[in-house]
Amino acid sequence: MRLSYTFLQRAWGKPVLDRVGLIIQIFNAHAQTKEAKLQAELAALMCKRSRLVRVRGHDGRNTFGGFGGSGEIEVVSARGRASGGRGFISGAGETEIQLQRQRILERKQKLLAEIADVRRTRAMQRAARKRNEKLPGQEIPTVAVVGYTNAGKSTLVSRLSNTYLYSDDRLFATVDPKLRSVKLPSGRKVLLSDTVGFISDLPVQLVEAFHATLEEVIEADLLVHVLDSSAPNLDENRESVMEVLRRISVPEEKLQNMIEVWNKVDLLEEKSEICDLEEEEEEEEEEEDIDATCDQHDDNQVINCNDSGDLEEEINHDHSDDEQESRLSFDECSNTVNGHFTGEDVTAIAADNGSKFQSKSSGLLVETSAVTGVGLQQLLELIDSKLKPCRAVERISFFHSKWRPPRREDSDIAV
Ligand SMILES: Nc1nc2c(ncn2[C@@H]2O[C@H](COP(=O)(O)OP(=O)(O)OP(=O)(O)O)[C@@H](O)[C@H]2O)c(=O)[nH]1
Ligand SMILES: [Mg+2]
Repeated sequence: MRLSYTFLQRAWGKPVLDRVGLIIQIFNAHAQTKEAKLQAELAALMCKRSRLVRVRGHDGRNTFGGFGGSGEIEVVSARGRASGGRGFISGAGETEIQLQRQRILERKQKLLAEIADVRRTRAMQRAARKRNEKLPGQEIPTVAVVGYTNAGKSTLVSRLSNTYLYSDDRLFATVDPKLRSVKLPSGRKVLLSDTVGFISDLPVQLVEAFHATLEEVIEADLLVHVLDSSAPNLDENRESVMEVLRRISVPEEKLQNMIEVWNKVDLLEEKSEICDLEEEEEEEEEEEDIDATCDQHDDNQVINCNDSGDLEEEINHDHSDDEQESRLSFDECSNTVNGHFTGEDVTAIAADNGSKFQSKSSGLLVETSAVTGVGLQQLLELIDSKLKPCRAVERISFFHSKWRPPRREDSDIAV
C-alpha cells in the first residue's frame, strides 16, 4: 500500500493522499482564520506517528508544517524510507527520520502554544460577554448547531438569522465556527453557533487538533443536531456525530436535551413525487398484467370447468403474488426515498427503529428545509421552549445579582 502511494504519485504526477491527508488538505484549503489555519497545520503534524507529511511549495522547496493554501502535501511512510525504500528524501535513514521527528515535535509545541494563545483570547472574550450579561433575563444563550458535514447547518443558520454564511455542496465547507444572533418567537435573543461538520471515523488526531473549534459545542447552552434526512446512510451519520460528541466529553444531560433536525425534507418530497409517479406506472402495468392473467384464467376456467377447486387455488395464489409484489415495490420505493422513512410519519418509523431514533413524541425532533423554510418556525419555538426552564432557574437564583468569583477556567485564563 505504501509503495503504491509512491508509485501512483510518480505515475500520475499528482499528490496521492490517504483519507486523513485528504481531510487535512480540505480543512487547510477552507481555513480562513488564524486559529483554523493553526489547527489544520497541527492536525497534519499530529498524523505523523508512522508517516511524515511534507509540503512542496511552488518553488519546489519542501517544508514541514505551515503549508500554504496552494502547497502540496505529500504523505509518505517513514518506515519505508528508513528501510531504504524509495521515499522522497534521498539517502534517508533512521537518523534523518529522527531529526525530522524532532523538528516536527518542535513545530508542534510552537503551534500548541499559539493555539493556546488564541484559545485564551477567545475564552477572555467569552468571559467578558458573560460579565456584560449579568442582569437576570438578559443573558444571551448560545445554541451550537452540530451535525455531519453537508447536512445543511450553515444554510439553516443563515436562513434563521437572515444573514449570509458560506455554504456549499462539498465536504467541510465550514471550518471556522461562526456566531449569528437570532430572535426567538418569545422575543428573546440567542446566538446560533455554526460549527465544523463531523465525519465518520474522525481520526483521533483531528478531534484533538480541532478541540478549540469544538469548544463552542461544549460551552453551548443547547445543541441542535442537523441531519440530512435525504441521506441514504442517515443512521451512520447520526451515530458518527454522537460518537464525536461523546469523545469530546459533551455531558450526557446536554445530549439528552439535544434537538434533532431532519433537514432537506424538500428533497424527500421531490423524491416521493417521483416515486409516486413510478408507483402509478407500476400499478398501471400490474393492472394490465392482471387483466391478461384473468383472461388466461377465464380460458382455464372454461377448459377446467370440472376442476374449479384447483382453479380457485391457482387464482388466489396468483393474487397473493401480486399483492406481495406490489408491497415489495412500495418498500423498495420508500427506501429509495430516504433510506428508511417517508416524510409523512416519522413517529412510526422511529418506533420501527426502536430506541435508535428520537420520535416526534419526545418533542425533540423537527423536520425542516433550510431552502424552502418548512419547519423553521417550529424549530425556533422548540429552541425557545428548551431554553426556558434553565433560564427560569437562573432567574430565581438568590445569587444572581451578587458578585461571584470568576469560573475556574476563566481564572486559569487570567493567570
Ligand atoms: N434541497 C436542500 N438543500 C439544502 C438544504 N439545506 C442545505 N442544502 C444544501 O446542502 C449543501 C450543504 O449545505 P451547507 O449548509 O454548506 O452544509 P453544512 O452542514 O454547513 O456543511 P459543512 O460546513 O461542510 O459541514 C448546500 O449545497 C446547500 O444548498 C435543504 O433544506 N434542502
Ligand atoms: Mg457549514
